[in-house]
Amino acid sequence: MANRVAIGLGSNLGNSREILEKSIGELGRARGILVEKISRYYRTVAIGPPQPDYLNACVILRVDLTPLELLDALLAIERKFGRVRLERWGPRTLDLDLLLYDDFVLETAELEIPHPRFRERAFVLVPLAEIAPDWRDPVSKQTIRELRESVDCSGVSVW
Ligand SMILES: Nc1ncnc2c1ncn2[C@@H]1O[C@H](COP(=O)(O)O)[C@@H](O)[C@H]1O
Ligand SMILES: Nc1nc2c(c(=O)[nH]1)N=C(COP(=O)(O)OP(=O)(O)O)CN2
Repeated sequence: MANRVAIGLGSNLGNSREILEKSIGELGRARGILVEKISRYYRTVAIGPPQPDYLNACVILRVDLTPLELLDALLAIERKFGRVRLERWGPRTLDLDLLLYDDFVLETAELEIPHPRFRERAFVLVPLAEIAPDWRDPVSKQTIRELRESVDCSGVSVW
């Protein structure tokens, strides 16, 4: 499969561990997607309005899908796990963010790649650095390891 992709997973409603494990299973069964690497699971202090801690992880995929086809697949899996969009940065059963798609840079109303906020998020950079430390962000030109070293990781611990 041609394209390398990084996905961030997050959940803070329901049985988050089971939801993340099952959603990775769904990714592996989806057409045109191969799951190549899975990070450990991390408990992370919520960023945004007061709400329970999150369970976060990252996966590396190989995909034979365009970015928009992949986004549709991610949104379908979120819906399957009962995701309802209530408030921005609010609690959710499952959030799947497309972080990096090879070295593509894309900015449309529907999809932005790399994910616009991933560089400042320890809950993304800690698990991502575990499985793809040398991947270079095509915008900042920094590696994931370098980005991880530039954020405060005190709210992130292995589950
Ligand atoms: N890189 C992206 N990954 C996931 N979703 C994205 C990305 N860029 C734009 N979007 C749009 O955001 C909503 C989902 O927002 P959440 O707040 O993460 O639920 C999605 O419908 C995409 O159109
Ligand atoms: N610890 C932690 N905090 C979070 C998390 C998360 O996964 N872990 N996701 C959020 C993302 O919220 P949303 O998807 O509404 O925003 P985005 O479009 O900026 O990703 C907001 N806060």
